Amino acid sequence: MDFLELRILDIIDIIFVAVLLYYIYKLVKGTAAINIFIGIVIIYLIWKLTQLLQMQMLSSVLGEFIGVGMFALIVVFQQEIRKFLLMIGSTNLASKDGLFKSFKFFNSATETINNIPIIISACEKLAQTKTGALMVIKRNTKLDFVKDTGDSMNAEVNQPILEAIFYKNSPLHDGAVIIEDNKITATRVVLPLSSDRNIPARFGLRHRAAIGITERTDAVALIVSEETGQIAYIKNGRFVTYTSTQQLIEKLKTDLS
Ligand SMILES: Nc1ncnc2c1ncn2[C@@H]1O[C@H](COP(=O)(O)OP(=O)(O)OP(=O)(O)O)[C@@H](O)[C@H]1O
Repeated sequence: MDFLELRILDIIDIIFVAVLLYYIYKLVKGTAAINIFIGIVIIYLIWKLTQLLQMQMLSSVLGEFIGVGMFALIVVFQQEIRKFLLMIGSTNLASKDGLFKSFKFFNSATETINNIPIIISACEKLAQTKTGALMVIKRNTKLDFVKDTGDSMNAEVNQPILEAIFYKNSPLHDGAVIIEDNKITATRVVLPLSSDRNIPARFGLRHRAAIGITERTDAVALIVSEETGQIAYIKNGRFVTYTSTQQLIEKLKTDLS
């Protein structure tokens, strides 16, 4: 049977498609785009089925739809495509954070895990005293382009350090801190602001900055509001809602795993 002859190249082909789909899914997971993504996959599968069953009319209608849909896709997924290209473009083959490390399939078990409970309890402590804070936690996309705007640091994440950085009289309290693999790698970082007009006016620059960086990269951000003492979790340019501290910790753990 001809179609059962599987060449090595076919297997590589399948693996690449699987990895690509996994990364597309990861990019759109938790956003409104996930429903569009699932819708497209369903239409594509129906189209393939109609081709297989030689249902000429339906297959040509769906074929046309998918053809035009490619342009619509670029518009609908503009931000996700941008983030995907940024993710690929900011991956340096030669560095120790190289291509294979950034693809989680190849990561070793010894990779440092961010200590989420410590980060959240620092946020809670800061919230109690209404101390404004902004923390950006790296996922896959490199954050060098924003780190350069601040001061570099190399300190293991711990609660007293995070509290001390954002303490009002501290020289480091302004701007954002960057956390990468459980290390604070930069302070006083100036983030790109979001230009989204739908952000309610009660949110100022700190929130706009957190939304801005999470729109442009796959990083996530935590904000402690100086005005309300509320802790906001931002991912993909949107506020992530949570009902308890434990739930916030779980969401972060899932998103950073
Ligand atoms: N582009 C930026 N990148 C990083 N941090 C920024 C940026 N712009 C402002 N900030 C931080 O936000 C602070 C100003 O916050 P502002 O009061 O405008 O924000 P907010 O969203 O209303 O937050 P809050 O609820 O804490 O008041 C600045 O002191 C600075 O530390």
